[in-house]
Amino acid sequence: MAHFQHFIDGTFTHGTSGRTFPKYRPSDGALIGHVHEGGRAEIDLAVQAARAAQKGPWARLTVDDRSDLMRAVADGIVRRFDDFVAAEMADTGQPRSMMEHAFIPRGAANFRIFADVVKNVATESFQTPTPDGRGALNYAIRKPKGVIGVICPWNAPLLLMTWKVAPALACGNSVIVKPSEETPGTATLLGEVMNDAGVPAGVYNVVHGFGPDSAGGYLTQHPGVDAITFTGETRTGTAIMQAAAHGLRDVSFELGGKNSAIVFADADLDVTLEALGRSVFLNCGQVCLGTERVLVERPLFEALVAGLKEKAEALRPGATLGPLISAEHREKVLSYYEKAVAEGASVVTGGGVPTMPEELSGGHWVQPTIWTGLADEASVWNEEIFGPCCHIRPFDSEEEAIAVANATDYGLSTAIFTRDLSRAHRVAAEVDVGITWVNSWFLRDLRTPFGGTGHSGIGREGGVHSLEFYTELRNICVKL
Ligand SMILES: NC(=O)c1ccc[n+]([C@@H]2O[C@H](COP(=O)([O-])OP(=O)(O)OC[C@H]3O[C@@H](n4cnc5c(N)ncnc54)[C@H](O)[C@@H]3O)[C@@H](O)[C@H]2O)c1
Ligand SMILES: N/C(=C\C=C\C=O)C(=O)O
Repeated sequence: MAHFQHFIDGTFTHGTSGRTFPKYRPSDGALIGHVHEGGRAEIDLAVQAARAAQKGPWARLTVDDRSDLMRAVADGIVRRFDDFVAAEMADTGQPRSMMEHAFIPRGAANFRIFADVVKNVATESFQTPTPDGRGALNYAIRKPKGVIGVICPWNAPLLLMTWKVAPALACGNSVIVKPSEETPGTATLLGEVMNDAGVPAGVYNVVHGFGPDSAGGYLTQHPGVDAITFTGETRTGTAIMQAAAHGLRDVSFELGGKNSAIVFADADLDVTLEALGRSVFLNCGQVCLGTERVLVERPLFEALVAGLKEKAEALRPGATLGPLISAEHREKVLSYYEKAVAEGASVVTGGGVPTMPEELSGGHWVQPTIWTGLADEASVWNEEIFGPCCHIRPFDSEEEAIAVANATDYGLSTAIFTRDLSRAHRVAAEVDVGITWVNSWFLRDLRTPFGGTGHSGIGREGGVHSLEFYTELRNICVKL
């Protein structure tokens, strides 16, 4: 039975709350561990350690030193690759292949990219004319913000947490991570890697717990926290933004999405189906960038429905399709499966719970599901479900497709499939999202701006954009 401890000031600790909460394995519902719940006392201790680190050896390191340390952390993740795979599989129940080829390698990649970025991004300077003719020199420098609160979701725990921690540390900040209560494993394990890599105590801290009246809530309200970066549900973002307003602390938000794919009749069907097979069903549909709305130009509609049905029915729950994260989340997804039928959907495939072998019958399994025939007002077409499902809707013009794709408060990502690249560029510029893929999906260059518009987020992460959030840019003017 695992015991997930906090990691504060370089040491593992049960904390003082005396409370723990259970960790169940999503694939079979088995109790696999207890997680120590942190409260105000643990957050106070972590903030104390993080602030002290800002005045200790960490603050005296050069950018090159920090860059080298980020690489050492990346190497540490690779060295313990199997431990991270095992920890994340236990937490999420997702197939080993996805962990090994996608989610865990990104943990190391996230540290490596910011080891490079932090050394290679210049700041600006200006030669300023002055009335006396001798001029002045203006130049900018970057300084770390200080202590960053990092609050993460359960769907890609290591990837999403290190996507924030790596730039934060590369820029010289200290962090206090509050992992999701559903997935304590890899954030805790990273503490061991930080110690082994030589990251000074107090720079990386982990406090487990929940949101309101628990570690998460206290972290967002603590006056010793200089900024908060959060990935999670839009409504949680609203609550965190209100907490951050006290003390006027900066926020970076990666929130929910209701992403469309737009498939034109001239699209390469094989390319499209390969991408949609992942964007709808990867991680059991628990990917913020995933597709739950498929718009298809009418001549291709029947072929695409048939092709995606084949992709869905080729998935094997327990082998190539993992479970949902929790019983509660499965109830939410199944409620939408019922709503879809109540609102008049035709169920192309799925719509319920798969029959699982006895040993997995306690897991949070649902069938990959495809609907057609719903009106645009249907809840399934407008609300984020975060499961392995999509509704497919025909369209007859480019203008209609753009209007329907934009008819949502979210604005995270879209995927456009067409052989006509002039049209691809034109439509991409019109769909109001932060991230657009053309004839692809989830193809990532970590230097690019990542983030959503509207209810999908505030700010951008990736490359120099992360530096904008994790540093304070200061201008210095020198009279010559
Ligand atoms: N835009 C992105 O890049 C992105 C990436 C992954 C997931 N997501 C979104 O995340 C959601 C799924 O993740 P989730 O269910 O863990 O989200 P969630 O909002 O329920 O929880 C996220 C984290 O916030 C904490 N939390 C909850 N309430 C809080 C509060 N009031 N104060 C402080 N902390 C609080 C939780 O304990 C958890 O650690 C989906 O909506 C998905 O779209 C977005
Ligand atoms: N933030 C990223 C992925 C988000 C996945 C959402 O579930 C990334 O690829 O950097």
